[in-house]
Amino acid sequence: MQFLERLNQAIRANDSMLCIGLDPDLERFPAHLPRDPSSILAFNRAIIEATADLVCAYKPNLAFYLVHGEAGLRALVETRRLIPPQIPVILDAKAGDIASTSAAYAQAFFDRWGFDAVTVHPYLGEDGLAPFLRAPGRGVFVLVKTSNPGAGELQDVPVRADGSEEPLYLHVARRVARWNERYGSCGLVVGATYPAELAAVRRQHPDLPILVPGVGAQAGDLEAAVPSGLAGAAAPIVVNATRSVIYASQGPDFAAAARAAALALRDAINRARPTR
Ligand SMILES: O=c1ccn([C@@H]2O[C@H](COP(=O)(O)O)[C@@H](O)[C@H]2O)c(=O)[nH]1
Repeated sequence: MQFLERLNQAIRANDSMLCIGLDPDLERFPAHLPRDPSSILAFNRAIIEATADLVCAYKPNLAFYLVHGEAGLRALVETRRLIPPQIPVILDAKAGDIASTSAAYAQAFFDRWGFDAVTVHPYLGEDGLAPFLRAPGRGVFVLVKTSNPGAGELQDVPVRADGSEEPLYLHVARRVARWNERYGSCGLVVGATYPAELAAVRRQHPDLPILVPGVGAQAGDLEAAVPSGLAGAAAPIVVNATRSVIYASQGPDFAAAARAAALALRDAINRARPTR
């Protein structure tokens, strides 16, 4: 089954376009857990058990596991195994290299670790991403307009192509749509912090799923982002929130607090959807 089909099934099953990020930060862990990588799995397990009926995906960010070396990687792999099989897991790796190196990444992320989708950057072009793009049944979310304050430094630079001028992020999105015609596995990443740009991407590409990080801790405007990402869309958005959900409380009630935050966010996303 294609990744997009599985994502749509999870959205329907939980009536949710919410993705929870799993970025373990020991400094922000509940006070009763040891500040040690051995706590990561217990923390993630509690968050997953408290929220699995509220999400359409989870998104662990590779950096937060790599920082703990072998223990961190073990926690990442075991976390992936904990997640119910009907919920897609997107590994946020922002990968992309020459083809032979990308092939090794794709083998590790998809075949060895069993992630359903990955984030990549487009800088090396199609041949650098092909090992991810052609992996059967997997999804590939390509960075288009990122959520950070400096996103525009490169992504808004005007480029001339095919006789007209447009910002680089729209040009990248157009390229991704072309790759999708070939491979059928593509999605886009556009930050909730840029709702106008999200609307522009969506107008051009109604058929591509869009991963939308930046609500919560980064203060992206959910009420603006959701309609921007869904107006006229035939494919979903996946709204990611990490710190605002998983660190909603540092007390022993952290999992219940994460559930309450996730429920409120799922419902807020649903209220902002232009059509149901
Ligand atoms: O443009 C992007 C791409 C990826 N991210 C990642 O998403 C989460 C966001 O965490 P919050 O705590 O909800 O801010 C994190 O893993 C980022 O690396 C992004 O924020 N923006």
